[in-house]
Amino acid sequence: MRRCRTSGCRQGAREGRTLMKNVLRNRFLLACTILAALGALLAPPWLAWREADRHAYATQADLALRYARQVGHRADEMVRQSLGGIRQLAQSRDAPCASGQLALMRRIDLTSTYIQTIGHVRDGVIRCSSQGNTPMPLGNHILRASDGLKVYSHVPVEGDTTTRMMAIERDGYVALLHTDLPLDASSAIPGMSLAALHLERRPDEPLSMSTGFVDRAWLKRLGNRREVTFTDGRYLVAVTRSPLFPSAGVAALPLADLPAHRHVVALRLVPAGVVAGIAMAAALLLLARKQTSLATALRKGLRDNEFFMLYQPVVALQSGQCVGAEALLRWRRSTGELIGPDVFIPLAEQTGTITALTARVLELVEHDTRHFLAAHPAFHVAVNVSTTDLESDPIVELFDAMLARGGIVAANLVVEITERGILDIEAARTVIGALRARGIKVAIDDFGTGYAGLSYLESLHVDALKIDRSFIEAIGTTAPTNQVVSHIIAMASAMRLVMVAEGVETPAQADYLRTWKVEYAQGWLYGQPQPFEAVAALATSGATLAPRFAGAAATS
Ligand SMILES: Nc1nc2c(ncn2[C@@H]2O[C@@H]3COP(=O)(O)O[C@H]4[C@@H](O)[C@H](n5cnc6c(=O)[nH]c(N)nc65)O[C@@H]4COP(=O)(O)O[C@H]3[C@H]2O)c(=O)[nH]1
Repeated sequence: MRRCRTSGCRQGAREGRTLMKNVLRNRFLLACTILAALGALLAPPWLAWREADRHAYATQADLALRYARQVGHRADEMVRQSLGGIRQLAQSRDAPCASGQLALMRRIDLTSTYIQTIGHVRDGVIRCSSQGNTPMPLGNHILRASDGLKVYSHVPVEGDTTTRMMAIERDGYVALLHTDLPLDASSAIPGMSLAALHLERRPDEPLSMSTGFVDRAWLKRLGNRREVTFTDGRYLVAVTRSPLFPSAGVAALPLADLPAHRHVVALRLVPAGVVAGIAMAAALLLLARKQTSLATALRKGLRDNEFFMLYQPVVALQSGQCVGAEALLRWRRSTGELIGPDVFIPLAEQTGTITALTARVLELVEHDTRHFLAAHPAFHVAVNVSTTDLESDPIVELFDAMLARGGIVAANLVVEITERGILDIEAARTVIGALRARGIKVAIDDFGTGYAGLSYLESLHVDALKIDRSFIEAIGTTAPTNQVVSHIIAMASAMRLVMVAEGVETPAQADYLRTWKVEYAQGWLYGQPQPFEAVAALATSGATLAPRFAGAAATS
C-alpha cells in the first residue's frame, strides 16, 4: 500500500475515510429509523390486542367469582336456616311430633326460603314433619361431623322418583332441602358448572351440590386464600371460601367463550391502537425527516458559508479589563432563521459533520481575529471543540495548519472541552497533550455539570476550569447548589488551575468571585456574544490588558 507523503494526499485520504464513515452512519441511522417506525406502528395495536385479552380474562374471571360467591352464599344461607330451624325445635318445650311442635314445624317451613320440609327423625326415619306424619326414610348419610351433624344427599321424595333431596340432621330433627336451589343461577350461561362443596371431605366422596363438570381437585388451589381464580383445561374456575362453614362455592366458565369476549373488546381497542400506531410512526418519520433535512441543510450551510462567529468578552476580575473572548458559533440559514449551537452541534456530532464544522470555526476565528491578535499578543480567544473532535487526530492537524499560516500564535488560543460525553479518555488525553505541547491552553468547560471527579480532572492535565453558569446563578441564593461554587474554587486552587466563571450577571456574583480570587469571568454583566470588532474595541478601550490567563500556563 502506498503511503501519503503530501498534506494534500493525507487530506484526501481523511476526507475519503470521513465520507465512508458518514455513508455507513447514515445507513445505520436509516435502518434504526425504519425499525423504530415499524415498532411505533405495531406496538399500539399489539398492546391493544393484549389489553383486550387481559380485559376479557378479567371480565370472565370476575363473572365466575360472582357466581361462586352467589352459590357459596346460598349454600351458607341454606345451612344457616336449617340449623336455625332445628335449634328452635330442639329448644321447644313440646314433645317431638306433639301438635305444638307440628305447628312450629309448619311455621318454620313457611317462613324459610330454603327449607322444603322440617321434621323429627329417629333411627334414620322422619317420623313427623311440616308436611304431615308419613314416615320417610333418609337413606345413608354422606357426612357425619364431630358435633353429631349428619348430611344426607339422596333423600327420596314420596311420589316423585326423579327428585332427590338433601337433608341436614342434628339433635333428632332434620331439614330437607332442594339441592338445586343454591345452583339455580346456572341457567344464565350455557356450559357453566356450579358447586357448593364441603372443604373437609375426602376427594373420592360424591359432591355435595353440583351441576356440570366439577373437579374436587380445584379446591386445593384455594389454599389459605379467601377466593381464587385460575384456568384448568377447558375451564376458567373461581373458588370462594365460606366465611361461616368449612365449605366453598365453585363456578367454572367454559374457556371456549373467552375468544368471543376478547373479540368484542378488541373491536373497540385495536382500531384505536392502529390509529395511534400510524400517528406515532408518522410522527417518528416526520421527526427523522426533519432531522435528515436539517442535517442536509447543515452540510449545505457549511458549503454556502451560513455560519459566523460571535465573541463574548472575558474579563480579568481584579482589574475589570477585557483580556480575552470566547468564540461562539451561530448559523443563519438562507431562510433568515437563526439556529443556536445547542441544536446544530449535537446534530453535527450525530451526522459526522462536526470535524468540518470545527474546521470552519477555526477558519472564521482566524479570519475575525488574526490582525487584532498580531497587535495584541496577550489577548486570548477561547474556541469550543466537541468531545467527538477530541477522539480523533484531525483536530490537532487543524490547529497546526492554522498556526502554520501565521498571524495567530498558540499563546492566543484556549481550547474549551466539555467534561461530559468523553468516551475514549485515552484518545482525549493524547489530543489534549498534543495541543498543550504546542502551547495551546486547554480549559474544562461547564465544570460541575458532568460526573468528573477530582482524579478524572487531574488525569486530563488541563490548564483552566470554567465554572458552569448554574453554580454562579446559585451564589447568594438559597438554592441547594449555593455552596458548590466554593468547593469548586477550593479544588481548582489546590490543583493550581486558572478559573473562569461563566454566566456572571450581577455585581454581587462578581464581588463574591473576586473575594474568592477567581481570576476571570464572562457573562451578560460584561457583555453578550457580539461581533469581534465590538469586543476588540472594548479590549482596547482599557488602560492595560491583563496577561494573567496567558501567563497561567506556567503554573500547570
Ligand atoms: N443566561 C446566560 N447565558 C450566558 C451568559 N453568558 C454567556 N451565556 C451563554 O452561555 C453559553 C456559554 O457557552 P458554553 O458554555 O461554551 O456552551 C456553548 C458550547 O458548549 C456550544 N458551542 C458554542 N459554539 C460552539 C462551537 O463553535 N463549537 C462547539 N463544538 N460548540 C460550541 O454551545 C453552547 C451554547 O452556546 P451559546 O448558545 O452561544 O451560549 C453561550 C452564551 O451565549 C449569561 O450571563 N447568562
